[in-house]
Amino acid sequence: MQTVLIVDDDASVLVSLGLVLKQAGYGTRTAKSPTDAMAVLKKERIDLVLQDMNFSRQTTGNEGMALLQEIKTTFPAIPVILITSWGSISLAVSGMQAGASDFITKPWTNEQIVQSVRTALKLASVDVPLKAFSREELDKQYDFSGVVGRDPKLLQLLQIIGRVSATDASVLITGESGTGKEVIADAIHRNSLRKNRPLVKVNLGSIPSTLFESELFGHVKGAFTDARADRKGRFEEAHTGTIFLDEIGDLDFSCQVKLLRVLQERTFEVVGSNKSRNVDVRVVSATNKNLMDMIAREEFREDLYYRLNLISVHLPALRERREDIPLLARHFLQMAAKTYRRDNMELSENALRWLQSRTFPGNIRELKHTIERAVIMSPGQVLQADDFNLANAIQPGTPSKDNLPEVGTMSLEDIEKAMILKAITHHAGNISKVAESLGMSRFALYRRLEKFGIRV
Ligand SMILES: Nc1ncnc2c1ncn2[C@@H]1O[C@H](COP(=O)(O)OP(=O)(O)OP(=O)(O)O)[C@@H](O)[C@H]1O
Repeated sequence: MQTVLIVDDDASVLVSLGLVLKQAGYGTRTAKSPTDAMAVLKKERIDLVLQDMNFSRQTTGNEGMALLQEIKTTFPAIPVILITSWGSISLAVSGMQAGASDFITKPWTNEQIVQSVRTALKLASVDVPLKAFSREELDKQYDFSGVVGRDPKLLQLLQIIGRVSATDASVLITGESGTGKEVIADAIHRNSLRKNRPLVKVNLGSIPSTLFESELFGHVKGAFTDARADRKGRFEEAHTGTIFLDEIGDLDFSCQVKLLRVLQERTFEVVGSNKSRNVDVRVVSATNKNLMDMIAREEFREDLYYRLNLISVHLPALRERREDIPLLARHFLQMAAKTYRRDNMELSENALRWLQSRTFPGNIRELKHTIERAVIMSPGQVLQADDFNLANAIQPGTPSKDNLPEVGTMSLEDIEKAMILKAITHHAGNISKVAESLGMSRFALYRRLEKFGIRV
């Protein structure tokens, strides 16, 4: 049985917390002061400390901080959960910086206490040094289908994900756009105990702040002019499952505090009703912004940051894992070939070299689109570096208002060839249709095919 040491100078708190934890299956010890707490820790095997921040009459939290620091120095492996009052969030933040595993604000609910203790103990049990596992070994233990790659950085990240998925710890996923943050969020849910429950994805960047509460917490009919019927919020939809908060760095300050409340108290109010609802969700969030910088500029709340990232993982940019480009490229080629009904497509050596030499600012998403475009536009079965050059040069969104490639990047002949290739793919090699769509005779088309060395 795991044992929790509860430290508080209020005897009634010791009794009530002791009861809650006993009912949840934990052994408990109690201490009324930091001195008593250290004495117990030195004598007995304690698996977790749950401590208040204020003792005697002091309300500064200094005594609590000193105790936390002493525990972390003497027993670094023992997780510590702090109990703070709602108003002293900055204290909780300092505590997290000093190594606390989590913080609970007063007044707490029993579920909150038990969930926090359970998560911290589980995390402590998986906090063993990472080994260099191969992809095959990881696949035997976890379900990482849909996550292509075997770069050591990715494997290490998958190992962490595998271990923490089964806990209810909040996970913050960072990384540039297109590096696969959503793919990792899916993997966390799929490997968690909540896998058969809902996974609700919310793109916070696309929700105007005026609609934030109604979108996340729902509303009752008549709550505001457009509320013609009751509507469930995203948190309610995610109840007992996982909520994925994408683009968390795009949330404005006023919404951040509303989000903090629900994450902290695990309750929310539906807009237009005054009843609180309890919610049991695992929170996974993602951003391509640097939240630490945003905190320094006072654009992101530090207390929310610590709520979101009991665990944080950073996805490497594709240019930092070039070894994975061939694997990913073949994976996307297969997908595109299936979608566009192009059997037995392959990538030539020079195409792979070309792809590996790119910087891909748009990361894996850009690689995927690059392959897709080449499949659409190239008539041959084996994709060559040239096919990518052409496909890339006339991609939509090339920085030019008229959607034409930048001047100097393509000659008129290049464009002519690319357009012919595109039309051939579009009409599945039907020469009459190709000629017609390009506004030329079949004869004129054949002459150009010969000139450009295109075989149909
Ligand atoms: N490891 C991977 N294996 C296979 N496909 C991947 C992998 N990582 C990403 N992808 C694919 O790349 C595309 C972009 O991935 P995803 O949407 O997860 O990125 P993101 O980091 O969440 O992007 P954004 O920051 O723009 O939201 C998706 O089509 C996804 O399926």
